Amino acid sequence: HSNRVMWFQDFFPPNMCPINAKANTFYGIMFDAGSTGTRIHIYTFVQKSPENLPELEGEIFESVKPGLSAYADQPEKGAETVKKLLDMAIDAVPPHLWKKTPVVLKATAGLRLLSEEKAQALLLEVKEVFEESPFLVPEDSVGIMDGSHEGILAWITVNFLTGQLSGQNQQTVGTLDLGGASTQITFLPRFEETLKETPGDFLTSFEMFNSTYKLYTHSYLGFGLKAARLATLGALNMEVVDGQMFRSSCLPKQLEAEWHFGGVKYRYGGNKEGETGFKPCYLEVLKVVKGKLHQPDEIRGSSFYAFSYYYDRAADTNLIDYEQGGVLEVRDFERKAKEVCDNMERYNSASPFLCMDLAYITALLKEGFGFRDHTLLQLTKKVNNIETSWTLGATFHLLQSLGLTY
Ligand SMILES: O=c1ccn([C@@H]2O[C@H](COP(=O)(O)OP(=O)(O)O)[C@@H](O)[C@H]2O)c(=O)[nH]1
Ligand SMILES: [Ca+2]
Repeated sequence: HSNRVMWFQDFFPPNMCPINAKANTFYGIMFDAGSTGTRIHIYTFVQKSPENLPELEGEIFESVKPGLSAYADQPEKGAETVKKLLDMAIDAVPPHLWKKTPVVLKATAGLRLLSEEKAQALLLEVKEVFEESPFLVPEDSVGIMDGSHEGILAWITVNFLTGQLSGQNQQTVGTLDLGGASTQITFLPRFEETLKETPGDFLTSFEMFNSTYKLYTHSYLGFGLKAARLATLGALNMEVVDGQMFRSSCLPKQLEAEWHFGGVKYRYGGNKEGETGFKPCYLEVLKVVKGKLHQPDEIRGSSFYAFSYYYDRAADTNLIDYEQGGVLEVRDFERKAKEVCDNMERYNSASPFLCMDLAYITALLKEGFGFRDHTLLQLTKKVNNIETSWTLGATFHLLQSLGLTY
């Protein structure tokens, strides 16, 4: 597509040639249908010369809440939220490129937890919205993503954005994603020992940018932050009787409230008479993770990139700056959990779940994955102004499969 020689090219430096710039720009649209929200990522790429790999030039990002799974019984209404976001792409992508711009939606844990029938009804409505749009709709343009891909594609994104996938001296970093309903851990094992002691279904080979990576990755369904709240309350995967009350020592004593998740209404509250605070709370969240996750020895000493709810809760409690992110040790989450859980009255204005969330994050990192107190976590929302999300990795994969790049 870029072999055409234009007579005026000799008069302009390549990056200033206006027609050239246009001819070499292309777009990709990726929807993230998460359990707590739906997001659109519109990526712009520029291919400066046929020999070079295209460069990522920018991203337009928008999100809506709640996620598709909240529309389990109104699939048309769910698809409507996707249509609203897709209208942004109509404005962002120049009309002559609409037909060449692929649009894809991948759903994660929220839809994995719905019945097959309800999930398919939602995806069908979304597919119709896509078909009615002017964009390129590839085969399998809407679907539920495999959990192992979720981890790998986020790993690709972070390591691409931090420059670890190009050139020599690659020092890749592991990634931790904590969603609403599931959580992922992904890294490139460096020791033969790790490959030997890891269950086969935790290892996936993946080809990207002309390299093959054998990654350790796993998605734990039901271990996202919001699913963990239900598990801690003892309400996960339960037939909830109307009006049934779930209590926890991780909640403010006097609290009584309602909560909607995955289309179900839950009532929850604090231990009115009994104990509250970090100690009893930590025992509760420990039950949710203890012995349920694989603990690779290799990760104990290495540092990881962490995002999504790790980032949000760290920012909520001023462990990091909301815009800048920052570096933390695992024990910083524990220190903050103690502070919040033992002073719940003081943190009343924030979410009533703040203590439970911080205690769960601490337990997940230490007792779940087996990280050390001193393990470093790099908390990031954006790298070079691009969201750290699996969606960029998924877009590279999409463009590659369509033969649009690499
Ligand atoms: O582009 C995104 C997508 C998600 N999130 C975060 O991801 C978490 C929610 O996870 P999600 O709804 O994706 O749940 P999942 O389906 O992954 O379990 C929240 O902390 C969001 O702020 C984010 O920061 N940016
Ligand atoms: Ca997610």
